[in-house]
Amino acid sequence: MNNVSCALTIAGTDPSGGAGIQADLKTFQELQTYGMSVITSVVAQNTTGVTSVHHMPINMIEDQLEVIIKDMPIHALKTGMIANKQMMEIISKKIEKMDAPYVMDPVMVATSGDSLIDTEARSFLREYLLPQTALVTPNIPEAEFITGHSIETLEDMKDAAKHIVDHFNADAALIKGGHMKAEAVDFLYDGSAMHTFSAKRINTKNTHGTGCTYSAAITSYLAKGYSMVEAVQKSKDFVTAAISKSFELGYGNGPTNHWAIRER
Ligand SMILES: Nc1ncnc2c1ncn2[C@@H]1O[C@H](COP(=O)(O)OP(=O)(O)O)[C@@H](O)[C@H]1O
Ligand SMILES: Cc1ncc(COP(=O)(O)O)c(N)n1
Repeated sequence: MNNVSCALTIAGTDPSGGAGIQADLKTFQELQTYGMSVITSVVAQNTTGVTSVHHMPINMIEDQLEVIIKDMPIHALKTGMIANKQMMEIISKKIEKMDAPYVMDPVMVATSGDSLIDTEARSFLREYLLPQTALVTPNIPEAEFITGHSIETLEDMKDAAKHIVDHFNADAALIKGGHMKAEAVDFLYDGSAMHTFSAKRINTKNTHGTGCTYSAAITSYLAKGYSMVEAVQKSKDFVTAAISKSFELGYGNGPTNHWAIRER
């Protein structure tokens, strides 16, 4: 009987290693979970921006999901970049077959400012995928899009978390405060209570992939059987440490995941 926790990421790629599938798998491995991955889009990008994108044919996404569902245990899963409605439809159908907590990182725009999802998909995400989530982890711009409300204050962040759970039927919503000016504070609403996760803001440009790393860490801890609040707290500590020890790589917003080449 294997006692390994298995985590699945369904996302796009980042050849520079800082975000997407690459960041997710590095995070799964660092947190001792067995990582599996389904690629939705191949993205030519680095720390300065996106050059081009190739979307996987829908049947290729379906086949990648099916071969995992048929053969491997899935203890928790996350989605990252899902570029269009057709992808979301097939992914939503397959998630229904997985009896595992689903973390949605509603990736819409890269830190570089490049859009990673089309407008139709943004709306479809709210109707079809959100109600399936154990947790959705929008940053401020993504939360503003999902709720249709502007977010200027910490109270606005809490209202947005509650709105997403109450109106879009996500089990829980974690609004990430990286885009705010003050402390790096995030709010989790789980349907009954509001939880605050705060850290000192680190003065760095190396924030490429912070959201991917954070949601992948939460997925790992859920796969290991931690409660949602425990998983978020441990992941907050993990992503804060990753940012604080990040390497100066790339000419743009450097990658967060410092452990990729840490001496063992
Ligand atoms: N400069 C920073 N210092 C400390 N924590 C940060 C910083 N920037 C982002 N974070 C934290 O990193 C996590 C990811 O948030 P964010 O960067 O907003 O996500 P995204 O990559 O989706 O935009 C959150 O916990 C946020 O508070
Ligand atoms: C394939 C993919 N997924 C997610 C992100 C978001 O990462 P970030 O917001 O840090 O640029 C990205 N740049 N590329």
